[in-house]
Amino acid sequence: VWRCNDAWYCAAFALRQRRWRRGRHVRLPPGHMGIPFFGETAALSWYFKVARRPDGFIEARKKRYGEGVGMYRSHLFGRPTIIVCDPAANKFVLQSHDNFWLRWPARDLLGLSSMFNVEGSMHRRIRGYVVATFSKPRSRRNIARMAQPCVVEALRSWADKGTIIAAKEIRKVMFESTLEIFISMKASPLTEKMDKWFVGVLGGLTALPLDLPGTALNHGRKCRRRLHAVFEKELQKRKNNVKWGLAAEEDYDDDLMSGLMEMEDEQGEKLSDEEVLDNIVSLVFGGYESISSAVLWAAYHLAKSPVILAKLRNENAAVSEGKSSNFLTLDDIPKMKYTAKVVEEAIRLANIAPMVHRVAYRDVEYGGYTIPQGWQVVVWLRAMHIDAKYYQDPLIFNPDRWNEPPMAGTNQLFGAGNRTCAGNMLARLQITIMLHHLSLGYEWELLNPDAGVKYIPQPMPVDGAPMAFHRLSTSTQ
Ligand code: HEM
Repeated sequence: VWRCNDAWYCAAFALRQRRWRRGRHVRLPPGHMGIPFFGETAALSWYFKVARRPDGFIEARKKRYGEGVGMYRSHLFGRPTIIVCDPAANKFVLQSHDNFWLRWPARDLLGLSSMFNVEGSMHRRIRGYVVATFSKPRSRRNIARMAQPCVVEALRSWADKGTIIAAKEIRKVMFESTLEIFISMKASPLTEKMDKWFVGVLGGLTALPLDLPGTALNHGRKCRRRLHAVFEKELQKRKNNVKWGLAAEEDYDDDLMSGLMEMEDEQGEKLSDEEVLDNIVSLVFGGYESISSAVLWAAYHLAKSPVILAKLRNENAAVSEGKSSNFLTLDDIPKMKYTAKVVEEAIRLANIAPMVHRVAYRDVEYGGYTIPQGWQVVVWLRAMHIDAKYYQDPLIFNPDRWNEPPMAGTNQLFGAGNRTCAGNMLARLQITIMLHHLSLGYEWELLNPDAGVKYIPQPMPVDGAPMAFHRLSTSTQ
């Protein structure tokens, strides 16, 4: 069955090409299609979940078929797939916007008019609104102002507890501060439910395409509808307030939902309600998991690297010197050069965005192989960021490596091309804020520094990184 399945795909490809290309020699990249329907998904899961060596999946292919141009055929998540895992090939796919489109397996989970789901001029239009909203100095100032009270309060409560499960606490505070920034929503039992619903959506996105009662996809769709209802209620409340000239219950003027609702393009056009909602849901979704993971890994590596932590503390203390409050302002950020390197290094070493997906819109040739139309393309970003060819001693946490820019094309932490992370500025800002308050006011110690790492849905220590957490004796927090 295993051999026949691969042969079947190769024969179907060859027949189709012969008809269209009149004898021109074209071929699929090396690799194997695995067993029918399930393909090699089980092998991939095994490397991620059991062996806990995610790049082992790629290494096995390199060993078996050679490095070549860094492309392999496979069958993953229910679809024929080309895996791309070389800086140049990755860049080729991510920058060939006309050839490769983004297709999430269950598009409705993120919202059909979400930036993640639209292409071409529609994508440019919506991305324009989102990026403009994020980059307005007023928005950035407000993000810094709105995120900090939440963070400061959470850190105090951790110190009161004395011991924390870092993954759980960091995720909670990053979710709360993200909701605060996006829709001025304060922590409540509802926000706890929303966190669970986002987890359900994530489960649906990575599940097999089976929508039956009890499946992850079915559950994900239910969670998506519940989230949509919460955000829709909030949006309607704001619209009614404007319509009837009512004073708002909360001061939400400066949050990102208002920014998106008000933003106009050059023709004076605004986003529709559905576009605002789909994008808010997917931005919160895209944002908080990744930021939580980056903060967790920064705290983890800093706990193991006292010299780096001391340098970070010195810089952050210098920034706060002479100020009446420890709150960061936007003007402080450019001065925090070492902190910026710590942020970058934490994101690199944790490999927060391990891979991204595309679909070939037409047959595309690269390096003597054809990526067939309609096939899924998995761009494997993670291996490059921990490859000794591009990053010296790649598994060492060393913020100083960012004193020099990495080799051209080998930094794809936030992707490449027209879909480069739209929230990278927001991510860096939120992580910087967290590190500022952590390093200035607290000390922490890993209680199980040798715990293994799990990689799904985000890389994190298996035990969630329990830590002893205390206020510094010099703290003014
Ligand atoms: C450390 C944190 C983060 C990392 C490593 C990261 C990484 C990435 C990567 C690799 C992509 C490219 C996806 C692709 O090419 O298909 C991406 C896209 C995106 N990210 Fe992030 N991201 C982070 C945080 C955030 C945050 C905080 C937000 C927003 C709140 C965000 C919003 C987005 C959006 C909207 C896109 C899609 C852009 C488009 O399609 O035009 N990300 N991110």
